Amino acid sequence: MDNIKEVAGRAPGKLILCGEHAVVHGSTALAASLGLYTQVRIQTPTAETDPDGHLTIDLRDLNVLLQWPIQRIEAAFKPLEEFVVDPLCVKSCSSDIMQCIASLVNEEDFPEAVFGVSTGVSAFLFLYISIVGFKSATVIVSSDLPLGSGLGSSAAFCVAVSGALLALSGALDLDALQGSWLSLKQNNREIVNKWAFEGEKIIHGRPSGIDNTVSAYGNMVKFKSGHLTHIEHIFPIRMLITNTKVGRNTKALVAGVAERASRHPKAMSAVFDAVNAISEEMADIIQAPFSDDASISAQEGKLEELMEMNQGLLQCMGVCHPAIKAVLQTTSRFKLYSKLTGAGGGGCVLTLLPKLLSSKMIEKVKVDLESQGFQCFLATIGGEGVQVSFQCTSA
Ligand SMILES: Nc1ncnc2c1ncn2[C@@H]1O[C@H](COP(=O)(O)OP(=O)(O)OP(=O)(O)O)[C@@H](O)[C@H]1O
Ligand SMILES: C[C@@](O)(CCO)CC(=O)[O-]
Ligand SMILES: [Mg+2]
Repeated sequence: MDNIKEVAGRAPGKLILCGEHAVVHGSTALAASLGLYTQVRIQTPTAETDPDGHLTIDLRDLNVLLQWPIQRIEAAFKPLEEFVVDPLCVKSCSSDIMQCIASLVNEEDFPEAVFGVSTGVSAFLFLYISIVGFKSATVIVSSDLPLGSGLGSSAAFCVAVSGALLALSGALDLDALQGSWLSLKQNNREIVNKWAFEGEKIIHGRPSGIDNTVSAYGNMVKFKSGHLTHIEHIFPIRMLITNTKVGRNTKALVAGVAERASRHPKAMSAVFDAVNAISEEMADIIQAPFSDDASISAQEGKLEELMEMNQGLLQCMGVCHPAIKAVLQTTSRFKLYSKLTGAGGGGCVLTLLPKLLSSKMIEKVKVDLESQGFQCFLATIGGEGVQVSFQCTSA
């Protein structure tokens, strides 16, 4: 019989092409996975390597290393009369469970610069204890994504953690091939996605579910009120991503939009309806057949206009930032169209790069943006969703 020595999960970040924030209020949004991944490796110790039993989490991107004796975790959960560990029974983090988790997280002294990390650690502990229980492990997390920048780092984290934990628990139906990345069957993606959503709730407060869904399933999705439609993405889309490097927090921005909606319910509902129409039209354009460069240019022209309209409505929601405006102004000087992506308030901006735009011109735009202190990159759109891998030892 083989013993699992190391399990890994990886999940991509995402771009929201249209509909962020409005999607939380029931509008359609459109998102695509990004070729940038968060990886989670889980190593299970033996009685010799960790005789007393510990849970260690090493968050490489944040330079944060945390460790709890398993007995301490069990003691923290003792006040709960009934805590069920069951990978197949997805549950929400109740306020009682959150209190137990907070007693563990509050013991840690996070550096001020990584304050937002406590919600990520809480989400991790909730998923870990719910899926595998009070067992020892060392968990190493690293990501290609900039954290807290609108590219879905929280969702990629929750999806990769859920995928790796479910694989470790034996709950996934896998044809295990050691060492290689395995794609998941549809029913397995579904359970990974459900757990990841529960983690996202801890980080985002009130997530729509679009970020974890596109990270779990990959490719391009249309999303409305919790329902996913896969988009046949044949239309060639190139996006320049510009990171303003202005830090922000999705939970606070989502809460801010909800407050504005409760102050101005009629006006904001009209804004959300307009976003819905823009997302639906964008999805139709992306799926429409095209024949030659002229028809591609015509479709790109429509996408640009819709991006501009969506950006205007995001401004109405109050999630813009002077750094985002600086990127918009710069790219419009090159006759290019941009919009913020993700929660806004800083973070990343997308710029559509028309098919016929020369690489020389793209370089010029990048140089201009980078001279203002922004960071630009091109990334592939619409790749694989969550994957897992195993390393085993023979007992
Ligand atoms: N690699 C990681 N290591 C540790 N924590 C992470 C990691 N990735 C994400 N997180 C958690 O997610 C939080 C950032 O999530 P947040 O939702 O604010 O931004 P985002 O997901 O990058 O952007 P958006 O939600 O707009 O797409 C971090 O503060 C941390 O708690
Ligand atoms: C701002 C938001 O719409 C997208 C963040 O990537 C929040 C969500 O949908 O959960
Ligand atoms: Mg997020």
